[in-house]
Amino acid sequence: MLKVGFVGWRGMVGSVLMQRMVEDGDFNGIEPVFFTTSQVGQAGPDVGVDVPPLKDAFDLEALKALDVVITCQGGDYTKEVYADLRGAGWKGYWIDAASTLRMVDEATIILDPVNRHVIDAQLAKGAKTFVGGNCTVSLMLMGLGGLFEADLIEWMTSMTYQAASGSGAKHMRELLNQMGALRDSAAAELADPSSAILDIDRKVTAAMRSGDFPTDNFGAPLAGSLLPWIDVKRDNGQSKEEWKGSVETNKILGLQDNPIPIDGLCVRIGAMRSHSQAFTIKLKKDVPIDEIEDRLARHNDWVKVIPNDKDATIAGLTPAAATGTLSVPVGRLRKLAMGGEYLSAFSVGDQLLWGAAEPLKRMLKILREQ
Ligand SMILES: NC(=O)C1=CN([C@@H]2O[C@H](COP(=O)(O)OP(=O)(O)OC[C@H]3O[C@@H](n4cnc5c(N)ncnc54)[C@H](OP(=O)(O)O)[C@@H]3O)[C@@H](O)[C@H]2O)C=CC1
Ligand SMILES: N[C@@H](CC(=O)OP(=O)(O)O)C(=O)O
Repeated sequence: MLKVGFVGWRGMVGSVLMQRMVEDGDFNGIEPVFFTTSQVGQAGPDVGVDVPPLKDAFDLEALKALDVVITCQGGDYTKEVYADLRGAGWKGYWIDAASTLRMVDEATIILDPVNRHVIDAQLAKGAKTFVGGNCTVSLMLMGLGGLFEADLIEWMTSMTYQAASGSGAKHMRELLNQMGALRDSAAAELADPSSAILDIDRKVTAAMRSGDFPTDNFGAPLAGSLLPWIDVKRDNGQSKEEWKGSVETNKILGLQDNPIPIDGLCVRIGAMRSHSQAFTIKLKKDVPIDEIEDRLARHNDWVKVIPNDKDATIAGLTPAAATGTLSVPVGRLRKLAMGGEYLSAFSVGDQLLWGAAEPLKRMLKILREQ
């Protein structure tokens, strides 16, 4: 029976992983051991099987006893523990949600509905380190996998609309507090249907710009606004989030030697936990829309092609519709005015499910099937 250690299980991503594993009975047939950086000795979570008290996540001897480590604890933890654990001779499987190891040679980025062939080839070569991709990248590939599979994409742009959850739990709370503060700033006028909308707007704008508006986490208003920058700046003017779109996609697909150019702007918006993206895709040839829809729909069990009409779009192609589900709706599929080789598309997906927890959960299953 595989002895599997879980680190970061009570965080936001870890909690989603626990929930999904319990739902699918994934704790049956493994020996789970739960770790913590702050609560050593306390009781482990209720996952339907007996678990020992929480162990110290920095205890290399305890980690060395495991066949598999799954960590959702974050990049700092990975930096602190991974190299020492490998250096101490540990040969187990390391499955990680953090970005730290993604681009190192020994790591495989996992998104098995898209790159099972790459994962299998790496396992056959003895690879032991598997890392979930960036949420935006994974969701893009789940939505557009059919076009990549058919090698139809010459280049593409991705313009993102990313949810607060991508920054963490505190940011989600801050977004809601910002929304509440805006509403409260004009509560009296809102209650009076005859009040002037421009008075309401003035009050809301003043509240947003005031010193006591809650911005400790985002550093700026997000509710009623947006933030067209995610993560740090790179030398070429890209944000790190924008850079990941290209390098991670090509690594996931095993195309590092002949990469598909992918670039765009990453923008934080006031959604809670579903990321959306608008794509301009330059196709290698003029493929009819019905063939494109068919390829997209057939690629995996979770992508859902939404007809390009208003009612279907606002019902099914939104964060409100996708959140909490494994569905990845993709729609607004039409040829652009630039010509038959230019395709537009829009996709949405829960960034804590396919964007974070689900690929890790499925990697453990792949290891168990070996
Ligand atoms: N948020 C996201 O969208 C994505 C995140 N990731 C990766 O996953 C990592 C973890 O992200 P996320 O889950 O958002 O991080 P969280 O901040 O929710 O959790 C991280 C750790 O914080 C500790 N913690 C302290 N206080 C609390 C509390 N009140 N409730 C829960 N946990 C607490 C826990 O560790 P302990 O039990 O040891 O105290 C927990 O494992 C990220 O750093 C990133 O590398 C990857 C993809 C997407
Ligand atoms: N940076 C992503 C979330 C995330 O955690 O990404 P990564 O796993 O690449 O660090 C976002 O803000 O939406």
